[in-house]
Amino acid sequence: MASRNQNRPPRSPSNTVPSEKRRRVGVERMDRQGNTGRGRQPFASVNKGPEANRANDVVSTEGSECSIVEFTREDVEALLNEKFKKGNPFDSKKKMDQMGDFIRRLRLCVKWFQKLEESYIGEKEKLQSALESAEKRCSDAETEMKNKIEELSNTISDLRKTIFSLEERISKEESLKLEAMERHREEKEARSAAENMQVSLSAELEKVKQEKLEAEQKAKSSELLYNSSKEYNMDLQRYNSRLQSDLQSSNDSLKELEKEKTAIIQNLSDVRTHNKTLQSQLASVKASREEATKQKDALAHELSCLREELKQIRDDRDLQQAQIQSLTGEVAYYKEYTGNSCAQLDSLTSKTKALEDTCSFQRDQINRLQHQLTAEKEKFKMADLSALETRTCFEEQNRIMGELRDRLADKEFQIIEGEKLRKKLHNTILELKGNIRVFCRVRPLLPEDGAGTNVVVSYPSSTEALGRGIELVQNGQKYPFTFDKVFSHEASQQDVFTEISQLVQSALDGYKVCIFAYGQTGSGKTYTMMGRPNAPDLKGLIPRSLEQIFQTSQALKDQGWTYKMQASVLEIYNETIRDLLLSNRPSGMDLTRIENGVPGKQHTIKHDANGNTEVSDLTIVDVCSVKEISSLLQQAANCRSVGRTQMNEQSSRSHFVFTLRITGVNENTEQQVQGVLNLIDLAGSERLSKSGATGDRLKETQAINKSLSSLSDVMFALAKKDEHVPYRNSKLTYLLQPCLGGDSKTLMFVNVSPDPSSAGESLCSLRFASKVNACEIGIPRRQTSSKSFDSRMSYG
Ligand SMILES: Nc1ncnc2c1ncn2[C@@H]1O[C@H](COP(=O)(O)OP(=O)(O)OP(=O)(O)O)[C@@H](O)[C@H]1O
Repeated sequence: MASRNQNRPPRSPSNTVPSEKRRRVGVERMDRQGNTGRGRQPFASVNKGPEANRANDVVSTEGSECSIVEFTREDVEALLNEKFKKGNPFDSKKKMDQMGDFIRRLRLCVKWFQKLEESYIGEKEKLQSALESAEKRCSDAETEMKNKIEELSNTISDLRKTIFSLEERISKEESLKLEAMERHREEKEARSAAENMQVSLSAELEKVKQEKLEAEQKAKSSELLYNSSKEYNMDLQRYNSRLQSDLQSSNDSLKELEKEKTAIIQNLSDVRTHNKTLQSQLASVKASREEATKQKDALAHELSCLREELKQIRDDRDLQQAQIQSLTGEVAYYKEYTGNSCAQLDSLTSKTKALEDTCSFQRDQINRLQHQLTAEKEKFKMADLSALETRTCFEEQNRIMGELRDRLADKEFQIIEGEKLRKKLHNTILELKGNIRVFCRVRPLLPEDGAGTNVVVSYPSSTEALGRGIELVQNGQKYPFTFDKVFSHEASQQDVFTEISQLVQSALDGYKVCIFAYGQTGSGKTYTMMGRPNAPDLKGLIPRSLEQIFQTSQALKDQGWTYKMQASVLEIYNETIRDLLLSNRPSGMDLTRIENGVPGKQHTIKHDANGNTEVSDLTIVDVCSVKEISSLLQQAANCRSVGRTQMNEQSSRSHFVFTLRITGVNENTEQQVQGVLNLIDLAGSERLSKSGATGDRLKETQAINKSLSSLSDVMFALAKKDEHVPYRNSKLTYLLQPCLGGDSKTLMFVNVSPDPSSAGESLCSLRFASKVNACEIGIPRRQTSSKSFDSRMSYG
């Protein structure tokens, strides 16, 4: 029992503090009190055994009442384990003393314990109140904590966001840093390269200085050469101005010839109509002469019959007169000799009367026939006279016709000569103007343009730029351009066609001709090329050109020319060639005349050494009249890919290429020509941002822009006279290769919108066009021969 309680502190009934803790507190308290308590004595001084206790008895007894002895655990344990010394078992006094001492010490211990317990209780209360206040504080702190936690979580999420953005910024900064480092490295390399270059350049500089000295010497001699060249140039300029005046006079004479030609043609047609009337007159005269001859013959026949009849009647009359005479003699004989038979006499009298009646009737008839005969003779005479007149008239007219025929042949010869001269002069003019020419056309402002009062397009009125200059204002800056011809918004379709009609004529003369329209979406390319074919005044260049070609080919028939025309129409859509005459052919069209139309085939472009171009598996249609061509054009226009963009309600999404191949043969001269007329309406150039294109429309726009930029690359390479011209970069440039860089006559229309919001696009188009104007292409070659020729189809 004692060993079990050895480590246990003394229990108190109200003690709720765990024993270990209590022990610790007690011990600490004991220590503290031991160290600081003034009135207390340590237990050691009390626990020195009975001897020591005895010596201190008085003090202890007194002290037991007023002071508290401090105990340690060991003291208490020692006190509880204390064993009384074995002495004389009968010495009860000693025992009593020992017991008394032990009790005293136990009392002291209990007292100490009670005090300790009190202090514990007090402390416990204090602690409880402290605990309560601590708990309150704790709950306060908890709510505060919660609020703080909320605040902190908000702050944390804010901070997270900030961290995220900071991280992003850091990554950006890092990539920038990397870029900067890369740039720095490159700059470093460039600097070192520049340094190297500087070294080599300084060496070169020295060399150049040396060369400069030499060049200065050369410059002096060049200056001399320059002066002589200047003189030569002056001579050339004089020669050029002479040529210009010659050209002017040639133009004038050409105009004169044209006028004369029209007059001759007019004269010729008058002569022809006169000739026709004369021929018809002659025919009618011939017919009337034949009629008169027939009448004359009939009359002569009738006359001879009448004469016969008259002779017969005269014979009858003579016979009857002889009869009458013999009868009259008989009557007289009978009257004289017999005087009888009255009845016989009466019968004889009536016989005589009847004979006399017949005689008088026959006399009347003879008279009538004689009248008739004289009238017929008269008529015959008249017919003879009119036949004579007609013959003289006929001979006169024959003579006039002979004269007219001679004059006609003369005039026809003059026309042929004039035509030859016209062709020659026309080609000289075209060559002087340059074989690739650029016309600019500005369309009128449309209601949908919604433009303000700003005028961005103007036309200079100076003599040298009149009709050839255009000025565009963008961002307050004026950009002037000059082209071969500028058509303002007032120009009609006819005005534009008049300027190109000579060029179209060249196709009939055996040249390759290419006319194409370039410009931003909605600037009027389709209006210029196609116009409105059903409205006579608004027809575009394509229908007008074809009408002219057919009319002229008809007119040239008189000179012995027969022409064969073959048409094809294709479009380049998304870098793919599509045959526009393949499907939905008009039912009236002769299908046997359609060759090579193979549906679903990939079309490939091939050029031969003569600059002829062939597109495989393309539908080619023989055309004989303007009506046929119109229906083909209608069909092709219906099949063309069009769509709606922000810039144009009916925007052409493809390049439209109409080709007419012309083969002419002259049966008089045995001359043969092959011409080609290409009429092209390009798809509109536009910026993706302005077009508002997405999806398929975006793909189309990208394809259009690619081919148009290939066209500019080709033009720029030609302008710079580069060795390599990138024709193959797009289908369009490859198809037009012979027109752009070959020997054809090419004309480009640059269409411009006057809408101020399109000024940027217009400026790009005008810049491109002036670059094209600066290009020089080959000299046009006429495809003509006098033998049989290759009838392959050609685009170039
Ligand atoms: N000279 C003109 N006179 C009157 N109207 C014109 C003229 N030029 C163009 N227009 C009108 O402007 C509009 C756009 O013209 P058009 O369709 O020819 O443009 P585009 O350049 O062919 O466009 P896209 O490249 O989109 O096909 C049409 O309504 C057309 O009638």
